[in-house]
Amino acid sequence: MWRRFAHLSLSISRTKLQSLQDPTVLKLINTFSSDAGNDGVASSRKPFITFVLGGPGSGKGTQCEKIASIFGFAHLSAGELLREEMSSPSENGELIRNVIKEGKIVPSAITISLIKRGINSATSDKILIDGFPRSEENRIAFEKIIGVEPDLVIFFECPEEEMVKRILGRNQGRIDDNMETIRKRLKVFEDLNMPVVEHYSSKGKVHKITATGTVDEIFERVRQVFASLRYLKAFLSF
Ligand SMILES: Nc1ncnc2c1ncn2[C@@H]1O[C@H](COP(=O)(O)OP(=O)(O)OP(=O)(O)O)[C@@H](O)[C@H]1O
Ligand SMILES: O=c1ccn([C@@H]2O[C@H](COP(=O)(O)O)[C@@H](O)[C@H]2O)c(=O)[nH]1
Ligand SMILES: [Mg+2]
Repeated sequence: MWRRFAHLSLSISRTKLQSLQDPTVLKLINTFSSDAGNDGVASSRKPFITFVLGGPGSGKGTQCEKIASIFGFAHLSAGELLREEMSSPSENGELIRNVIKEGKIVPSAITISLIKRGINSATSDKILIDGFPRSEENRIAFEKIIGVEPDLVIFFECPEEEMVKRILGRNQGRIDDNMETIRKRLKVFEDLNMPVVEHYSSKGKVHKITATGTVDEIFERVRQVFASLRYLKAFLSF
């Protein structure tokens, strides 16, 4: 079960923080001061979980690396975890390879077990989960198994032609970076990923970022979202 943490700091500083009347801060005070109560991951502290969503090639991984290095988050890329599993002598390797090649979605149980392991071994309790959940089924399974909702969702909005151009220029030898699989990934994104964004939008958790322009221009938009969390830094070791 998550242990209440920074309880003392919160009791001292709650009034001061609430006086800021910033909705993000108020939401975070509630997040950090409530005892979510579950056994999904082994940490005694409730991690601060951010889902990073966006179409294939929208720049999730690129921006997550910057967020991780500047704001001290652990970066868990679901796609990367699956690629590592695929390349290891795992019983699921062949299945994962076939699903990724087809641009489809790996069964939730497999992906969530990799994410859970990543959260448990992370050296930060601020976690970025990049490229997950990919479907409502993924989302519901995560919330049930891990027992928490994300504190924040970042959604990178990027035109299709820009995403395709970026993927085709990526040159990392990924088995899904070809036009045939890209078309399938784009369709899965529209049909299955977007309902997840809509779900969290309806809960007021989504920060939409325009993902066009240079990496630095986009990061400046991202930085502003995370900078608003800095209010908590002095009080919650954030
Ligand atoms: N703003 C940008 N302008 C131009 N190229 C970019 C930009 N951001 C990222 N890229 C490049 O585009 C490619 C895709 O970026 P990245 O891997 O970060 O996207 P992604 O959303 O993680 O993609 P995927 O869903 O396929 O994993 C990379 O080669 C990256 O270097
Ligand atoms: O939660 C997930 C994440 C990824 N996949 C599969 O992996 C590829 C590549 O993912 P990237 O985030 O683009 O690296 C994706 O197209 C899916 O096939 C998944 O099934 N579930
Ligand atoms: Mg990526």
